Amino acid sequence: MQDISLEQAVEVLLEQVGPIRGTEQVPLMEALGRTLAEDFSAPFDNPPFDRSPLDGYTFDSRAVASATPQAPARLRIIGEECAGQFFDRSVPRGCAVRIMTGGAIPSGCDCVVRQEDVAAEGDTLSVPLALHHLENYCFAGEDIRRGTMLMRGGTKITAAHLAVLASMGCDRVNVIRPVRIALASTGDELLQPGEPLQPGRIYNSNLYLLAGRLREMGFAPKILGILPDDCAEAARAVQAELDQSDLILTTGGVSVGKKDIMHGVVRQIGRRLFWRVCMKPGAPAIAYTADETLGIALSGNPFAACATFELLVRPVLAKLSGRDELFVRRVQAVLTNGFSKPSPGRRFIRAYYEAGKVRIPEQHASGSLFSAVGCNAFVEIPAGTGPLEPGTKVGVVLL
Ligand SMILES: Nc1nc2c(c(=O)[nH]1)N[C@H]1C(S)=C(S)[C@@H](COP(=O)(O)OP(=O)(O)OC[C@H]3O[C@@H](n4cnc5c(N)ncnc54)[C@H](O)[C@@H]3O)O[C@H]1N2
Ligand code: MOO
Repeated sequence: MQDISLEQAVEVLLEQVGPIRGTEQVPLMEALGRTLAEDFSAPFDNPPFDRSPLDGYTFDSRAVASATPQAPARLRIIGEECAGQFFDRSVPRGCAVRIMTGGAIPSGCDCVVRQEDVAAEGDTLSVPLALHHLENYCFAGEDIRRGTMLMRGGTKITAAHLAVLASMGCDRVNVIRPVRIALASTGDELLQPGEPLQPGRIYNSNLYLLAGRLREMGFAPKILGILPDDCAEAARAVQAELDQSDLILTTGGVSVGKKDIMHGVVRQIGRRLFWRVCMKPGAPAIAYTADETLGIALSGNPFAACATFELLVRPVLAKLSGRDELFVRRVQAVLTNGFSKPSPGRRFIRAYYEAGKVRIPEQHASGSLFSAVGCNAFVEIPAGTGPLEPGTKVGVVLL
């Protein structure tokens, strides 16, 4: 099998997946950031009743039509209503009800006057100004009319959407179920952080890098931990996840070494889609399907895992989740510090990008991790490129 280009590899991967259609109901408070599964129309008007925008008095405006400071209208105060209460009698013309902001305007009333603009003594209200019909008056449905399409299925729920749903009395929301991702690292050399360091062993950092990136993107991967370099055992562990996963991600064991078990795992449980992509680092990635679940086995070198996660896995996540913003963005930038090695093959190097300029850190071997801290981009160098001078225009992949 010939190595395929990165673009071909992404195409093959994207052919295997479609947007998740399954739905689930979640409590409203947990719906933030989720994708609404179906259209949502207003079940009722909001506000549900005509209401006062002021603390003051409400009455029939015709009773104060000729009021002036010299000849105020006198009304009889027959009651009081705070927000949350409901004055259920009709208010006769010539009478008034004290009302607080948010209170329902009683029948018989069509305006509200500010408390500061009138004088009340006992049950007599003195109104020194005329108010017109519907002055200082909020209508039912002024915010949301019953039946209005408020949000379409596919909407990503923000804080404002949450508030609108709450205002409509919604306590549970139908959302698209999450993308189910199982994540494991392979390698007998790997130790869990917290275990004592032993000769020849290293700590498993890839799992944290990939789980961290997935969580930064809003996914909640199932962490399988470390799988041993034992083909049958690793195959069993992967197989056990197939029916509950959309994507199985592993790192390590994909090259040509004695313990590169992922080839055997793929042979045992599924069908290989490709092995080896024309890029550095991360070339030996394997893609496979098993029981219709997509598996991507990335190489174990930390930066190789990082680069192939961004370039191969992210497009798959974008398609599964319907989130186009996860497709990588590319820009052109000026390389400020040059790159002394030739690039016979297509190469991606970690970099810091800001405002049209990009810089490559000194350490960039695929086995080294520390200099990836703070990097927010890859510089992309096409195959057959010589060393790059400072000031060269380069392609940049933004992370
Ligand atoms: N004879 C050849 N050897 C290698 C080739 C080749 O073409 N011919 N390719 C090299 C390239 S390129 C890469 S990349 C690696 C890929 O190797 P694997 O994906 O099989 O990964 P491992 O051998 O399991 O590990 C590589 C390296 O990374 C360390 N590692 C593995 N997992 C983790 C982890 N979870 N956290 C931190 N570090 C990890 C591992 O100890 C190795 O040092 O193969 C080259 N060899
Ligand atoms: O992918 Mo390897 O990390 O190219 O060296």
